[in-house]
Amino acid sequence: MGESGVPTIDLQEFPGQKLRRACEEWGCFRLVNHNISLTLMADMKRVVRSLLDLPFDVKKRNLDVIAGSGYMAPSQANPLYEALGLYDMGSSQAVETFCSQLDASPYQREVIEMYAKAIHGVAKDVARKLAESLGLSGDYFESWACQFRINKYNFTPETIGSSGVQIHTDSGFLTILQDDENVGGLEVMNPSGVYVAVDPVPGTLLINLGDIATVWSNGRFRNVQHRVQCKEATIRISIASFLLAGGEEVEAPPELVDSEHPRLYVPFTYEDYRKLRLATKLQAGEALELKRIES
Ligand SMILES: O=C(O)CCC(=O)C(=O)O
Ligand SMILES: [Fe+2]
Repeated sequence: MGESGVPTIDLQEFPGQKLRRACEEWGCFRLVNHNISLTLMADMKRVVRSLLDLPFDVKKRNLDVIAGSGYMAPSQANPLYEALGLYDMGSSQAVETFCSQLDASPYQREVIEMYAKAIHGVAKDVARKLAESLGLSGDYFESWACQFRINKYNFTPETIGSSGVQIHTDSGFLTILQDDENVGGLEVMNPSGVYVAVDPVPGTLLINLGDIATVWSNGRFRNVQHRVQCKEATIRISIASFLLAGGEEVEAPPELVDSEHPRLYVPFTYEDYRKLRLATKLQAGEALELKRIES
C-alpha cells in the first residue's frame, strides 16, 4: 500500500481476491509489473509533452471523432487544463490521422503506435482479470473501443491551491493513467468518502474504474470519483487511456444477476450514456441514477 492507501496490484501474480476487493472498495489501484517498458513510458512522455507544446492553431486540428474526443482548450470549468485526444486507439488508421493532424515526425509516430498497442494490450489484460475476479471467463472486451487522451496542466505559482480538473468519474469501463512521475495533484475519493492525494510512483500505472464498470459488474465495482488540484508551480502532464465499452448495449452478464443481485441498470449504449452525461452535465457518476431500474 502506498501513502494514500490506494491498493497495489501486481499483474504477474494471481491477484483475484485482492483485485476484487480493490475494485469493490476503492475503484482504483496502482498497477506494478505491467510489462510496459520504462523506456517506452519515458519516450511517450517526451513525445506527448512536445505535442501539447504545439501552437494552438495546430492543436485545434485534432477534431472530435465522438463527442469530446479531440482537442479540449482551457475552459471556464477547467482553465488550467487542456488535452489532445484520439479515438479509437485500437485502430491504426485513427492513430495515423491523429499523427497527421499534429504533423508528428516519423519518430513520434513510431512511439505513439508502440505505446497505443502496448497500453491497449494491458487494458484488455486488466479487464479480463477483473472479470476473472468475479468468477467470469471469456472474451468480453476484445472489440471494445479505446480512447486516448493526453493532458496538460498549465500550473504556475499563482494557481497553487486551485483546481486542475474538477471532480468527476470516468465514463467508460477502466482507465489506465500514466500520471506525471514528478508532479503530484491527483486526488481520489477513498472508501470513507475522503479525498486523498495519490502521490506519483515512477514506473507504475494507475487504474481507475468508471461508470461502465459499475453497470457491467451489476453494482459491484466502484466508479471512483477523482480530481486534480494544483499543488506545485510546474507544468503537469498525464496520459490517459480509456477502455470504454463495446458497440452493443452495456449490461451485466447473466452470471452476475440473480435473486440476491437483481439487475440494477437498464441496458444502454455507451454512446447514449456519453450524450446523457454531456447534456445533463452530471460528471461524477450521478447520471447512472437516471439509468437505474426502479425496485
Ligand atoms: O491527470 C490526471 O492525473 C487525471 C486525469 C483524469 O482524471 C482524466 O483524464 O480523466
Ligand atoms: Fe478522470
